Amino acid sequence: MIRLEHVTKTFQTKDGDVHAVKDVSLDIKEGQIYGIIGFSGAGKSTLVRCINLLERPEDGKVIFDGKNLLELSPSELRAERQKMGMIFQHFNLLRAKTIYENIALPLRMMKKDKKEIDRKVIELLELIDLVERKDSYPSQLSGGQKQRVAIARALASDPKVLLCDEATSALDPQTTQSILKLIKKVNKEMNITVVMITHEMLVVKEICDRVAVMENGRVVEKNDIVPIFVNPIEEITQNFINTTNNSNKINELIAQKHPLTQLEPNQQLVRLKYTSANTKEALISQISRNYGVDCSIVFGNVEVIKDAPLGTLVTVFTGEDGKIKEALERCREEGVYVEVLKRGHID
Ligand SMILES: Nc1ncnc2c1ncn2[C@@H]1O[C@H](COP(=O)(O)OP(=O)(O)OP(=O)(O)O)[C@@H](O)[C@H]1O
Repeated sequence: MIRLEHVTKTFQTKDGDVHAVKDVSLDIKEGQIYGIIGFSGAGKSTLVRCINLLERPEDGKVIFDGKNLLELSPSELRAERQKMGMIFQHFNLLRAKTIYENIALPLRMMKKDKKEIDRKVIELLELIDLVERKDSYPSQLSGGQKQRVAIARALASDPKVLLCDEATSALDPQTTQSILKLIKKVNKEMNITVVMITHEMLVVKEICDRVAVMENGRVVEKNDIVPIFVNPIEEITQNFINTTNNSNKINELIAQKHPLTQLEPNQQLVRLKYTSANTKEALISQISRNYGVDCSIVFGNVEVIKDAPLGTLVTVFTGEDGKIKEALERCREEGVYVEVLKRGHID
């Protein structure tokens, strides 16, 4: 649905060139919720603004529905842009207009007749559950309610894509959850492709199907959501994932030589990660039995990603070196991610 090919955007400033986006290629499929995560200044906002050409890349292609937007005439581009709604961190509602009028605005610009505008605005007010507030002004609403109105306004022109630039960053955790639920509903029930810009891995974990990690203008890692949580490659990705759980605490304990991480010569400290797909069998008890290896759990955590559990166990395997190796190989064959954190005999 959206394909970015080698997109590059540089800003000329009085202090020199700022390379905000460098050679980024992404393929966002129809119906996906695609996350783009990075720290402040990584280039996320610039990248998402390149998708609807609010920023014009100086290099690369922006292909939407098969057309390279950079090659379209201004009127053709306007028509394509109508198929992309956008919401922002600070909502960007018109303060002097009522909620009803804010949502009606795109329809008035499209010169729709009064009856159709009324039908559509009421339908959207029902979707966001704010019918009774239609005559209020933005200043009379909470942050979460304002973002709901912004979503309704973005959907008024029946877009195929919703671009969300830090849509939950100004909201408290509970309101964030309700906005994410609404975005998920819009995605599933209205079949709208969503691009989510965020600096919060919790947001990605909650609703995204796929994620690209940005650092210094580049995409340094991209993957579907489960594999990226099971086996993040880049350090920055690992750091983002560590913000959603404390399974990496074990690395600190190892560095501090904490008693929990002191091993006998015949022991290894191992991290196992598994999804519901590879836990049908009682793997750990099977391994203990079949390989004569004892397995004790130091730390356990289960999180739910895309409605499926992802478990992490930090365990001490006790047994002969060769047997532990075979046992871990068996785990890998079952699709369990295995990482040996520390070996007793190296101490
Ligand atoms: N209009 C502009 N003119 C000059 N430099 C810009 C402009 N817009 C963005 N930049 C610079 O480009 C880089 C990337 O900014 P961008 O806003 O895309 O990052 P971001 O990841 O979205 O960060 P944040 O979440 O803080 O907005 C930054 O160094 C920023 O200062």
